[in-house]
Amino acid sequence: RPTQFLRNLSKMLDFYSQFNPSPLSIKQFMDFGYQACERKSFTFLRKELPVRLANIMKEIALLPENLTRMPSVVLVTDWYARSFSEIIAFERSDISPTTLDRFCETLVRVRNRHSDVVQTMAQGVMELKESHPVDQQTDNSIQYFLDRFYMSRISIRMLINQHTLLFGSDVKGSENPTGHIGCIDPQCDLVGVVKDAYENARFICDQYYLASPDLRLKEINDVEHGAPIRIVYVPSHLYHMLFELFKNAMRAVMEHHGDAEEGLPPIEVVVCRGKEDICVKMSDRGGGIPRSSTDMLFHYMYSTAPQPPKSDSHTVPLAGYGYGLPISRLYARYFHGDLSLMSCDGFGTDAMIYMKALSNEANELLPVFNKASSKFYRTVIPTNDWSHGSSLGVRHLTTRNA
Ligand SMILES: O=S(=O)(c1ccc(O)cc1O)N1Cc2ccccc2C1
Repeated sequence: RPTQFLRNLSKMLDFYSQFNPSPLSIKQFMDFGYQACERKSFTFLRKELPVRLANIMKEIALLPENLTRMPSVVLVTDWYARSFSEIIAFERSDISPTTLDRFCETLVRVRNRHSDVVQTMAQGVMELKESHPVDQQTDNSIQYFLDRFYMSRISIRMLINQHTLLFGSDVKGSENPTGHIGCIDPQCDLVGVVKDAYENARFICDQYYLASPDLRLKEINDVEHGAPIRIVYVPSHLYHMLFELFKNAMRAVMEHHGDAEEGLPPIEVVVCRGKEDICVKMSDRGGGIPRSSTDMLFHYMYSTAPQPPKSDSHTVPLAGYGYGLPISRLYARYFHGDLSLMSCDGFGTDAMIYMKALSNEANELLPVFNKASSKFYRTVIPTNDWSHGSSLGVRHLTTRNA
């Protein structure tokens, strides 16, 4: 029998999920950070965080029961319910220093509670794969849901990090040596982050393969010729994407050329600033993959491999396990950019990260719970409205025509 708590929770979820999340641009995050008014931030967050939590929690309820019944998914759902309840407790609080401090403590507790959500959900997908046959519709729902679920999580953690970095007890009144506004660097030096990600991926590559490809780096500023390319961005998001791409590129090169005597082909990176886009292109000559496989790299179901044995975790494989590429693409899309792969089977792969050059155009991209999103979970797979040759080849056709 649902307790009074669950009945009340469900009512509050219905209430807050009626509102659409309010996307903020990097420029708004930055301007707000400069004025840094804790009361305004509290007033905004005690409504916006429950709205974003309720929107995604209503979507969890639409998932196939086979998935929502998995122990790991039940655990994640429970984390979300607790965090939602703890934050709406501030709904009518008076704005006193004590309330503000307790709110900060609550945000830190929520962030810690949810630190393992990505791998716990991946565990849930694994439990589903191991316990039920997964049909195409379920696969589509999982792909659609996890992109939205992880994007929602990125956005909630961004709001929490900004508030705790600007107003948390450990930063109150202290100077701001880095000039960063929360987790935003107003003058993020792109080439610097590329070099950091390369050096760290190279260190792992050297440990595992006793060698690593060199880096050829080009910087092309088509707006201010010769000037270093700087962007208002979240360095940790950019680093996450680059580190993932370097690991994949290095693994490809080492496994494609590993035993060859002649030198390893370098990884070529071009950082380019245009009027509207800033992009980072990473090219490897690691042999590439067939076009038919490229989509799989962004597929959660395919990417959910059995966890590597914990015992030899010191030999972390460079790539291949986990959700590195799908999550990296979400980080790029979060501020209206993108991440895409163009592979040339037999030669190598180009990975592109696109970012908005102007911070007022870099708006958060947020999933919205509404009829359209709900409909997706009920949609039947589209009928086959293109005729394509069968894979049996000519013999099959000739027999049919004969
Ligand atoms: O699929 S890939 O073309 C590839 C995918 C993503 C990326 O960022 C870079 C890449 O190069 N590539 C990954 C990999 C791993 C082991 C052996 C061979 C290959 C080929």
